[in-house]
Formats: sequence, C-alpha cells, structure tokens
Amino acid sequence: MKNLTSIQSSTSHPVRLAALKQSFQEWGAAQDTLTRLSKRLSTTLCLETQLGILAEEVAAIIPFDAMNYRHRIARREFVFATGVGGPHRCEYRLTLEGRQYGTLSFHRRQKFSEEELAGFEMLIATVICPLRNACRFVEIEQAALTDSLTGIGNKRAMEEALIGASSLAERHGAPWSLILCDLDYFKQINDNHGHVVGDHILARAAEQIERSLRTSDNVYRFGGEEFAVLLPHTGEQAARDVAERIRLAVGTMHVDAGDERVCVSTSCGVATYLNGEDHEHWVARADEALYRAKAHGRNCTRVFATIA
Ligand SMILES: Nc1nc2c(ncn2[C@@H]2O[C@H](COP(=O)(O)OP(=O)(O)OP(=O)(O)O)[C@@H](O)[C@H]2O)c(=O)[nH]1
Repeated sequence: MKNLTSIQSSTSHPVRLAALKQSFQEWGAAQDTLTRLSKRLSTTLCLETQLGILAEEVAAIIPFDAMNYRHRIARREFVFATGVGGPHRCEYRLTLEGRQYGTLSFHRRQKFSEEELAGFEMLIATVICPLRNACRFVEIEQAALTDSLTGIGNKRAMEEALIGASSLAERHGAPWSLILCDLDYFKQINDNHGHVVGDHILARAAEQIERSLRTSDNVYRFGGEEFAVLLPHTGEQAARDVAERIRLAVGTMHVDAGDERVCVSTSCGVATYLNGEDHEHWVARADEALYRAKAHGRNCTRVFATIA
C-alpha cells in the first residue's frame, strides 16, 4: 500500500507515462527504414523469411546484384541466396554476445561506395537480434528432430521424412526404399562391456551407416539399436546393394574396450514403397524383412519382395 501511494504521488511517473504514449504514437507512425525493418522482422521467426525481408529492404536503399547468407546450425549448413553475384563483394560475419550467427555478403558489378558500406552496417546492426532469434529457433527445431547420442535424425524426423517420401513417390512415380538395420546381439554387448561401450558402438555405427550413403540418402535412429535409412530414387535391387554395403561397413568397425576389441554385426530388412500404402505399412514390411534376416541367423539382408 505504501508503494502504491508513493507511485501515485510521484510526478515523474505520469510524465513518463505521457512520454511513453507519445513515443508509442511516433513509433507506430514512423515510416523510417530502420523502424519498418525491425517491425517486419519481428513478425516472423523463420530465418528464410527474415532474410527475404532484409534483401528487399536493403535493395530499396543500396542496389546489389546478389545477397548470400550461410550459417552452420547444429549439423546442417543453412544457405540463403538471392540474385547472381558480381565481382565486388562486401562480407559481414555476424556476431552477437560472442556467438557467431553466420556470414552475410552482398555482391555487385560496381564497387560499393563508403556511404553504402556504412549503410550496410547500420542495417545489419538492426537485423542482428531478430536474426539471432531466428537462428535459435532453427536450433530448437533441429534439436527436436535429432537423436542426442548419435547426432542423426530421431524417430520423429524419420516419420516426417517417410510421410514426405510417400507423397513424393505417389506424385512422381519414382521408387523409394527403406532399410531397417538392427545391431545383432546388442544386449550381450551391453551386458559384457557396459552401456558406455554400447553407446559408443551406437554412435560409431551411425557414422558408418552415414558414410555408406549418398548425400541424398538419410539415416535415422529408429529405436534403441535400430536405424532406418531412407533412399530416394532407389528400387529394390539397388536398395539391397546399399543394405549390404551398410552391413559390411558396420561389420568391419570395432571399438576398443580395455584390452578387448568389440565388434558388432547388423541385420537389414529392405522394403520398396508400394503405391497407395501408408508409411506405417511400409515400415511394417521393412520390419518383416528384418525379422526374416534375424530368423535366418543375423548378419544378413532380406528384402520384402514385391511382385512386379
Ligand atoms: N548402450 C545402449 N543400449 C541400448 C540403447 N537403447 C537400447 N539399448 C539396448 O539394446 C538392447 C537390445 O536388446 P534386444 O532387443 O534383446 O536385441 P539384441 O540383443 O540386439 O538381439 P537381436 O536384435 O535379436 O540380435 C537392450 O539391451 C537395450 O537395453 C542405448 O541407447 N544405449
């Protein structure tokens, strides 16, 4: 109650409130570039949209032929490019509170003047905070789709990718294949060498699988010691070959645990997408093929054969 009385009797507060009202009205009516730029950027957390807004606003003041932005966020390289570059370039490494938020560059056929360079700096000073927020949002989104032990996509990422793959396969008629790889007798490895060694093997196996793939293929951690590989433009026979490559790559790796060398093998099940099936059915067929590989003695590949 005492505090409230002191606020009410204070002359500075009504004055400050009036000043706030006035600056809010001015801010709302402001047409200057920096206010408009900050307002537009604050409407979105999408990095790509923010960069599009920045390119538009900059182009209205400083003509350029191309703007490029590049930033490695978690394990992915985020690239934004608009226009075609000229020989002259000015490049800014964006840093805030000691952290890097990528590199932004402008390109043009004519040299940039000193005034233009100063203009870039003013505009960049305005965008750095919203850009930092958008980068953090991408980081959070990626973390939600990443398996923390292996760094590859998790089951949720895999499900999203499978849904996307089914609709692309339906639309374009190109074959897509799925491989499920399950490490063999993994419980024994944990029991004999401990979970730390088990975890290390899982991380190494993910690396080996990734190395066996093309850049357009993707690997996900599907379950505890199970991985899923999604192969675009790949039919049954080619997918079997990839599965065999994975199996051999995992089979040749080893991890040192004290005096012992720990090796592991993997069984693989392959299924090629069938028109009209949902992604759960597709996974179930790959799982059925994997089950047959396990039943056949493990360390082998089985394909859920489709009749053409
Ligand atoms: N170290 C470690 N182990 C895990 C993790 N997730 C699952 N596992 C273990 O993986 C083992 C899987 O065992 P099972 O399902 O019996 O399969 P398996 O021993 O590999 O036998 P097969 O698949 O039939 O060849 C279990 O002991 C789980 O505890 C993990 O993140 N780290």
